[in-house]
Amino acid sequence: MDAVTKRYDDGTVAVGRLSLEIPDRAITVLVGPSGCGKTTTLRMINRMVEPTEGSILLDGADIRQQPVNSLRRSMGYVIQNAGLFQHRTILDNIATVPRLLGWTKQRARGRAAELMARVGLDASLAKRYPYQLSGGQQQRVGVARALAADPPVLLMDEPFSAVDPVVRKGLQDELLRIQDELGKTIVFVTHDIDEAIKLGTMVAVLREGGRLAQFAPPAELLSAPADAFVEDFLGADRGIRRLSFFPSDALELATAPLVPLDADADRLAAAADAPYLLVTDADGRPLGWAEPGAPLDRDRLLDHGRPFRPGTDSLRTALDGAVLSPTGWAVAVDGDGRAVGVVSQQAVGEAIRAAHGRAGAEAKAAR
Ligand SMILES: Nc1ncnc2c1ncn2[C@@H]1O[C@H](COP(=O)(O)OP(=O)(O)OP(=O)(O)O)[C@@H](O)[C@H]1O
Repeated sequence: MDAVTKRYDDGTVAVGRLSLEIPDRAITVLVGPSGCGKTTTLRMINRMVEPTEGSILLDGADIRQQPVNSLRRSMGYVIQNAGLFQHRTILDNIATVPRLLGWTKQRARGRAAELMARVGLDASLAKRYPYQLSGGQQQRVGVARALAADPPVLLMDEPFSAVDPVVRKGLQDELLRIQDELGKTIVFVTHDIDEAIKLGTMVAVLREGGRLAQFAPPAELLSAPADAFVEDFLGADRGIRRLSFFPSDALELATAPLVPLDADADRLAAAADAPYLLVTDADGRPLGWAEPGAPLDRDRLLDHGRPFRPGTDSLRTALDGAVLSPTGWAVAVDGDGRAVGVVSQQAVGEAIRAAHGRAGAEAKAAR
């Protein structure tokens, strides 16, 4: 988008000289307060709204050079509440665009069935009508319908805003999984900064009048907000949220405090210096904490808190585990839930300091 402005007939400037380079095969999120021009920006990309000034290029060519129908066919469009055709079955809703493209009914329905599986919809829902589906299921149908003709670009306007937080998280995870498989160029509008940070490869923060406040990867947004507006918009706990971008694999795990419930006296003596013992079952899964020196009693163990997986989980999860644990130590587990070590709040704190140092050095090098 090159210096794009949209002034509506009544004089409202919805978007003001917006320039953005939207990366290929990645999710770019447009985020900002209500009325800052997100929807207008999105609709200019598929020419539902025409810019007053400036130009929008797709793969280097001005989008006005392409017939509007073929442009729109190359761009799936998903909106809040899915916007499904109420009188068509789920399968036929998804098959809509392939049918418009002239596919036979059979081929279009075959494609629709394939997409139902891809977005996590059970095949038994195919013959239902939209009103017979939950809000979350309808949103999945909306995503499947947008993907049906396999367009390279997907425009999504607050697609998950109308569902409850748990369903919303499921839809976000699903979108990330689908994106991993399909690698679309996605432009995603939301007013929810947490959604933006979770989904975005790049995040454009807009302010009123559709002016760009900052365009950056989420981790950079959290570590270096461009100004007070962006900082305010990010909210109070951006330091903690930034930890989600720091991996936990550099944490040094202590293994001495790990003891099986049936440990013998020698084993217990070897762990006697640890402030707490992490007692495990016969398979090595954590059961709870015990104080050294006393006999191990399964019924008197302290809750071991929420474990984290080194490498998979972030420093934020590790810190959360340590903070929630009554001992101040977090438990690290492998993919099968077996304890692989423990780490203290203090050690997590040191890892955070080191990660900040590394991130700062990388940012400096990038500049
Ligand atoms: N057709 C129109 N005519 C006049 N003004 C409009 C029109 N459509 C939108 N606007 C105005 O343009 C501005 C940007 O609207 P837009 O819908 O793009 O914002 P948004 O960021 O998507 O908002 P929200 O998060 O509330 O959906 C608002 O002030 C809105 O009132």
